This record gives sequence, structure tokens and C-alpha cells, in this order.
Amino acid sequence: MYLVGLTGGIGSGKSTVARRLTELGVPVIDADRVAREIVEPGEPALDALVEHFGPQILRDDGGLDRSGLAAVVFADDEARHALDRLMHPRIAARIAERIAALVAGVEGGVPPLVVVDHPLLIETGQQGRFDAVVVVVAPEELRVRRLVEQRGLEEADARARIAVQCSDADRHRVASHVVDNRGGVEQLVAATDRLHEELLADAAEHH
Ligand SMILES: CC(C)(COP(=O)(O)OP(=O)(O)OC[C@H]1O[C@@H](n2cnc3c(N)ncnc32)[C@H](O)[C@@H]1O)[C@@H](O)C(=O)NCCC(=O)NCCS
Ligand SMILES: Nc1ncnc2c1ncn2[C@@H]1O[C@H](COP(=O)(O)OP(=O)(O)OP(=O)(O)O)[C@@H](O)[C@H]1O
Repeated sequence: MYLVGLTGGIGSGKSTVARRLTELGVPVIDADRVAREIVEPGEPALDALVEHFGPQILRDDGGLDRSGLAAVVFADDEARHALDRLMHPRIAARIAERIAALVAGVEGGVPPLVVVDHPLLIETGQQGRFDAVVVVVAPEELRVRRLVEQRGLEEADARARIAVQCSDADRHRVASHVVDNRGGVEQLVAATDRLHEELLADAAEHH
């Protein structure tokens, strides 16, 4: 099995690439989704967050107030580092479990490729764990525009998140494959189809 890390800054188009790879039959583990699962009510990570940040991070129904916590952590480095220390080891452990299950063939045979879609793959120093690192890049202003117009993010929130992530120059430095998402979605999908072929060829060679 060939393990591929997929990363890119917020709004780069990473999730769109991941969705296409899923359509092509590649198992994709989504770190953002894992990060949500581990803070569901009753999960130990949510208790750890409440212990650190206080009960005001909970909504009336007991769920995590995500936008409230985002407003705190993207304006305060120390608070964000605390969140990252609580969350990142747990996210990594859950992803490792998923990879182990795929390697064990729980989905009916070991797949040739497994992709981990992780926005902070480089920031968390995990690039060395992967056979290939795919980076999706797009100019910052374009990313901000897409996030505001299509995802409904506040511009200030988009910029605050970009400011605490690494730069595309950092990402280029560790990339084995770069997907440029300056064009339209159709171009991105076509680039992903080519990427899929390349990764399958790399995986066959790796064997
Ligand atoms: C702060 C939280 C509650 C905000 O939730 P919200 O629903 O608004 O955003 P969501 O989780 O969908 O993340 C959207 C994007 O924000 C960026 N982002 C999220 N957390 C961080 C972080 N700690 N540092 C830098 N960027 C981040 C990523 O690009 C991510 O794709 C949430 O992002 C969180 O729990 N973050 C800590 C865990 C984490 O690092 N997740 C991202 C990597 S798996
Ligand atoms: N080439 C493109 N042209 C126009 N819109 C695009 C393009 N690529 C992606 N988008 C849109 O831009 C937004 C951000 O893309 P996407 O969700 O794939 O980014 P992401 O890198 O996964 O962000 P996040 O880090 O938040 O998960 C989405 O609304 C998506 O539909």
C-alpha cells in the first residue's frame, strides 16, 4: 500500500481533489472530519477541551461551539497552541487506526493507494510518514475570495487562518507532487485524474 499525504492551505481546493479521488475509488481519510468526530459529546477530547478552555466553549445542547472556539484560537497564539496540543496527537492516533484497518484489508483487500487529506500535514511535521506528499496551491487572494463567496467564511476569519498556516513556499519545499488550482473546477478535476494515474504508477514501482 502506497500512503499519500494530501495538503494545502485553507481554500486551496484540497477537499475538491479529495472528493474526486474518492470518486475514483481511492480510500481517503479526512483529518478535518476526524477532528470533528473526536469532539462529539461524550468523547474524551471534548472533556479535555472543556477542562482547558472552560464550559463556555459548549453550546446549550452540549456540543462544541466551533465558531466561538475559532474566534478565540485564531486571535490568540497561546490558546491555539493549547488547542493544537490537545487535538493533534488524538487526530494522529485516530488516523493511524484508520490506516491500520485499511492495511489489514477490512474493506476487502488492501488498496494500492490510501490518501490522508490533512490541512496541517506539514505544520504538524508529518510529511516524513508518507510515500508521497501532494500539495494543492492557489494564490492567497483567490483562496480568500473562494472561501468568502462559496463557503461563506468571514474574510477576517479566512485571513486569520491563512496567517497561522505555513506558506505555499514551505509546501513546495516538501511536495512530491504539486497541483495548481488557479483555474476552474473542471481543470482541477482533470489534474486530479492525471495525479491519480501518476500515483498508481508510483505505487506500482514502489512495490
Ligand atoms: C478551531 C475549530 C473548532 C474551528 O472549527 P470550524 O468548524 O470553524 O473549522 P474546521 O474544523 O472545519 O476547519 C476548517 C479549516 O480551518 C483550518 N484550521 C483548523 N484548525 C486549525 C489550526 N489549529 N491551525 C491552523 N488552521 C486550522 C484548516 O484549514 C481547516 O481545514 C476546529 O478547526 C478545530 O478543532 N481545530 C483544531 C484541530 C485542527 O487542527 N484541525 C485541522 C487539522 S485536522
Ligand atoms: N478551481 C476552482 N474554482 C472555483 N472554485 C473552487 C475551485 N476549487 C475549489 N473551489 C471552491 O473553493 C472553496 C474551497 O475549496 P475546498 O473546500 O476544496 O478547499 P480546501 O483546501 O479543502 O479548504 P479547507 O482547508 O477548508 O478544507 C470550495 O467552496 C470549493 O468548491
